[in-house]
Amino acid sequence: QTSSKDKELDERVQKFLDENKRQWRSLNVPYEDGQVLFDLIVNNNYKSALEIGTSTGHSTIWIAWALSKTGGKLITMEIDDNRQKEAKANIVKLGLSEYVEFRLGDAHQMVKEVKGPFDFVFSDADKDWYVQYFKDIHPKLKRGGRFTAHNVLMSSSGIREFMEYIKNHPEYNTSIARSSSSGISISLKK
Ligand SMILES: C[S@@+](CC[C@H](N)C(=O)[O-])C[C@H]1O[C@@H](n2cnc3c(N)ncnc32)[C@H](O)[C@@H]1O
Repeated sequence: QTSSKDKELDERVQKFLDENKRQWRSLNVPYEDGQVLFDLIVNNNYKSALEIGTSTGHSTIWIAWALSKTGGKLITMEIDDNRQKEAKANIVKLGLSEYVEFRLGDAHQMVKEVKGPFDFVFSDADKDWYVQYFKDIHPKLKRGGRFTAHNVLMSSSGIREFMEYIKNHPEYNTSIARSSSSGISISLKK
């Protein structure tokens, strides 16, 4: 049953996402990709999420909104202070703060140190490090959880190496969502 508080939150977030659909300028995911992340979390009732690469928070909003429905929590990591400030302001304005913990610093180190377990991970920072992020997360990802990564249709050596690695990993089933031309890999841990 949806309370009037939940309804208000839904209306506020949906309005913000719709109005700002074409306004994101800091390497943010397209709207359609945010929707994919939202659906994965809600449909699978995921509750412990990690995002690598917050930027100004477009995907963070989608993930946090989904977690407001499952009663979960997101840790999101960003190296750029100004982008993180903007992301924080967006999350506060939308009333999603209780679902997000922001971490500022180099994710190369923070991902190694973060305490799991997670059931949903979204990787969207430096592409050359995608394989290493995955290797560091793998032991902290629950079975039935999903590791997702953005821009996998992009042609770069880091992406190629990551896709080769994950497609051949015996413990994961990987598909690609083509909601936008960027592509999101979705790897289910068996
Ligand atoms: C593609 S953007 C993320 C977009 C964001 N997911 C969204 O949809 O709004 C990638 C972000 O990763 C950050 N980044 C790059 N390397 C990083 C690192 N080593 N540690 C933490 N953040 C990093 C960049 O500063 C940038 O803001």
